[in-house]
Amino acid sequence: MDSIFSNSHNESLHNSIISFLNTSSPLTNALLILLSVAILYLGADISGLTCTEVIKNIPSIPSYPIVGNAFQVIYNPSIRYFEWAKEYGDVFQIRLGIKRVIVANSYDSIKDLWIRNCNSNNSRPVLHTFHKVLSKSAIYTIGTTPFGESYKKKKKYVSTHLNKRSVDSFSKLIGDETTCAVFRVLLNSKNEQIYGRKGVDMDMLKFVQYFSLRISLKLTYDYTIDVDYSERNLADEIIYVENWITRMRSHTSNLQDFIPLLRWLSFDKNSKAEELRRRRDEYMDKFFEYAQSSKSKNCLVNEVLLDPERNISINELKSICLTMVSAGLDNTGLNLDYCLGHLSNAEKGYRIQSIAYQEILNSYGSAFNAWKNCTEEFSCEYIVALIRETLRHMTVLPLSLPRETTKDIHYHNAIIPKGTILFMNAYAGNHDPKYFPEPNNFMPERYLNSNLKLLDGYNNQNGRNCVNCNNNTGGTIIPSFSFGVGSRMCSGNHLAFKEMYVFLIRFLLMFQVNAPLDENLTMELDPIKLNEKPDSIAIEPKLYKVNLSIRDLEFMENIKKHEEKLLIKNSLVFKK
Ligand code: HEM
Repeated sequence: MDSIFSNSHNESLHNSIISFLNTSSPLTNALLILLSVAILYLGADISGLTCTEVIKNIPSIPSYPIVGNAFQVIYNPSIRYFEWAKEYGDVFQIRLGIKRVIVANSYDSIKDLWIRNCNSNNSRPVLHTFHKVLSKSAIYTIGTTPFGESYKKKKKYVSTHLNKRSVDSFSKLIGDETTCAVFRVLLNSKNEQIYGRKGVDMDMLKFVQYFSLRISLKLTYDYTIDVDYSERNLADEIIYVENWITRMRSHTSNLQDFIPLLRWLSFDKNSKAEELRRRRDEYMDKFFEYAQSSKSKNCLVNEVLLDPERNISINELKSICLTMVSAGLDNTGLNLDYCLGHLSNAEKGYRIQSIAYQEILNSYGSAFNAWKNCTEEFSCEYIVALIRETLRHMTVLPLSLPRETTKDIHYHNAIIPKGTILFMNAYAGNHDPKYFPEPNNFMPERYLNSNLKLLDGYNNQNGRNCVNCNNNTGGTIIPSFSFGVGSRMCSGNHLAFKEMYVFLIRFLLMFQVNAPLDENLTMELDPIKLNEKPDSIAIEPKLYKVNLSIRDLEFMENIKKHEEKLLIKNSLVFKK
């Protein structure tokens, strides 16, 4: 009997296929070929050939062929994971197309995987949309650079530039920029009501974004951007482009990152990414040229270029610059905006605001002293706690930034192999009731004792998001996972914290923050419901406003006189 593999059998099969193809229409042929490819791919998928292997001894979320769980986690993935964790346990694996991902969903499991294994989970995955389309020139931020020599060089510079000592030396800049921001708000209120009890409703987001953008550009290029007059369009362009890029960095909603077939169909996303890259290159190149030609020694660009031991390329330096401009722009601004939104809530925020104001006065002796001295030290522990609670409660990056393992990780009785992607569900960790009782309540007091001083373990780091300080029980205290933890924790945490601290003190000294007169513009307190872009990596709020009125006219006049030179220099003078 002929074997089905015998030549004569193959030949007749081959001939029948050819004759069928010759007689059928081209459309039918194309459909048949597509169907065969799909069946073959499905077969390969079912045999486990198209995705990395299931990791033994870690629960796996049931998934669909080829796409895995990709379509289930496009919107609000942190909440979806939170729900799955109730059924499958704190740590589970999902499948996103061709990749397997481990997701950690509780305080303890994050601490275990991110701190105990900090030398094994220190890379970032390379993703198609972000790394190959959006960053064709291979200039991407430090936070998205995979581990390696280039990463280490860039990280060294940025860490030195942003360590606690360096940030202390930025006190004057941060103070001046806060003053400008406060008076910019006053000037832009364009409404006499701000001087009276009725107040003015204002959307604060742009103002806090201008504030952190100006600081970043000054530190990086010694460039002062005129956000008030001649360069407002440029500032708005930077905010728009960076914000869009943040959206495109989503680690779950870019399906083409995990399902390669979709790359052929993602024309829209690819062309938007290319457009953003062009627009970003334009302003980044101009700032870089400005810094080079100014030869100013007061900026990161020239600090690096003039370093005789410099061993990094121009593209690596440009990647550091990009990080400096983009990393804090959204994150710092969104946190400040969210904090003010909370304080404007009559039911939940007024009490916190009045304690905060009183504590500022108690800590510095008077409003004027507080204004002058808040740039030097974090004396007001209530404000430190308020910032920590804002960072925790909102968790602006609910899934932090993804990691990739560079070595096998032994986790309980499982081995997570090198090259696996890890997602930290920072939102879940920050709302873990074991460590944060009543996690959905906004309570700065959770970090304080009855005298409103920081609890042991939190107080020796002066505002740092400490990862290594011990509490009474000898454990490591992590106030929140909002800056990440471990080897690739946020390098800008000192800068961001200081910006927020000085801003909040001066802002609260100047303004009473009230509920908006237009009730429809009251901030939604639940960050997930507040989020307008549930498929982005960051929480982006739906529009809300806060109502502002000057707290004390006499104090405002004194400060105006005290800061006169700075305000004139920045054209922030006004009549009243
Ligand atoms: C409130 C403001 C900010 C928040 C909430 C924030 C949050 C984060 C998070 C969650 C990560 C990932 C950490 C991890 O993987 O464990 C990160 C990384 C990073 N952030 Fe921030 N960030 C903020 C402000 C800034 C600022 C102002 C800068 C610098 C100007 C900055 C620079 C960086 C850098 C360089 C990394 C990458 C670290 C690495 O991969 O080694 N961040 N940030």
